[in-house]
Amino acid sequence: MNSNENSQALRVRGASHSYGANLALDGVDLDVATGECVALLGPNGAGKTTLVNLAIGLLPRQHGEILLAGGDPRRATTRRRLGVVQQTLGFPTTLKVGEIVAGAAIRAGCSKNVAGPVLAELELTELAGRRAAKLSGGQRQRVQLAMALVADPALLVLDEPTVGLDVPARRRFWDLLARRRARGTGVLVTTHLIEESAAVADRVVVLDHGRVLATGTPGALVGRLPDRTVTARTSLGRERLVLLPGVVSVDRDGEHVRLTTRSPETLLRVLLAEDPGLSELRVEGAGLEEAVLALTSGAEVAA
Ligand SMILES: Nc1ncnc2c1ncn2[C@@H]1O[C@H](COP(=O)(O)OP(=O)(O)OP(=O)(O)O)[C@@H](O)[C@H]1O
Repeated sequence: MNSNENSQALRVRGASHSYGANLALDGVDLDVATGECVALLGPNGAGKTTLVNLAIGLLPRQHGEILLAGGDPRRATTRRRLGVVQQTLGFPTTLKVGEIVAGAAIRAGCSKNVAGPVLAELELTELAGRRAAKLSGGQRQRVQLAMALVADPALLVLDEPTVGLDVPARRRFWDLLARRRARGTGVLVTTHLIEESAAVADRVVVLDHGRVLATGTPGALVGRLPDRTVTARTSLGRERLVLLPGVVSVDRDGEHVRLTTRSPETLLRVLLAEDPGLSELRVEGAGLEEAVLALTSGAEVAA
């Protein structure tokens, strides 16, 4: 093992996993570097949970190599380098916030004194004496994050971490996490909130049918999708619009049209020449959501 593998938060090579005859993962590679945030995306049944459960040692390894902070994730000593925030992972609501976080520190083999600084870091100090039952959704999520961070993990695994949170609470969650990432914690997040992951992840890995379909920065994945959307108000009829050069699809609602095209310049020239009264013209690129949809639906996407 070289020092690079040791300093990586997570390294997965050629992981395959079957449930009986069902091959859920088929030769997957996945890396999370120190301080990096990687979003794992893909449709239902793609294999995300299976991959995460292998990475965090909940499932036994069948094929391939899996290193969590350079160690075997099935070993208890390695798992001490791991923090997990999961929807299903609750905490006793009769306890106070400070007790919950101190308890998590003790279970992770640390002194309960580490709880204080973590509570301060996550802006929970004022809530330390409050019972968990009385917390808002955003506060609860920060308590979960505090529990996951007490042992200073090398890898933090987040499963749909911001579901149910409003926009300010989501921002706060990611802002607080950014400080830990700056100190070297790697983050692996599984989410169906694709546009949110585009905003927070350094890299995106798209999984489908147990295989990695694509990996890259959110910008690079979007850049692989050639379609642009042109919206406008026009008197041109659908029959005419579908025949314009470069048009891939037409969506019409009264005078409002939405066209997709691979050559927006050509299309715009013809549109403006044919309808001098054209108004409310906008040209937009696709977002990460469209790029992931195109990838997982087997649409033609640049390599
Ligand atoms: N315990 C299990 N026993 C049998 N098959 C399973 C088990 N867990 C998952 N599978 C199958 O493995 C495949 C991958 O499932 P997995 O839960 O890893 O996907 P996922 O990407 O997490 O999906 P979702 O987004 O719906 O949670 C699916 O075909 C699923 O039916």
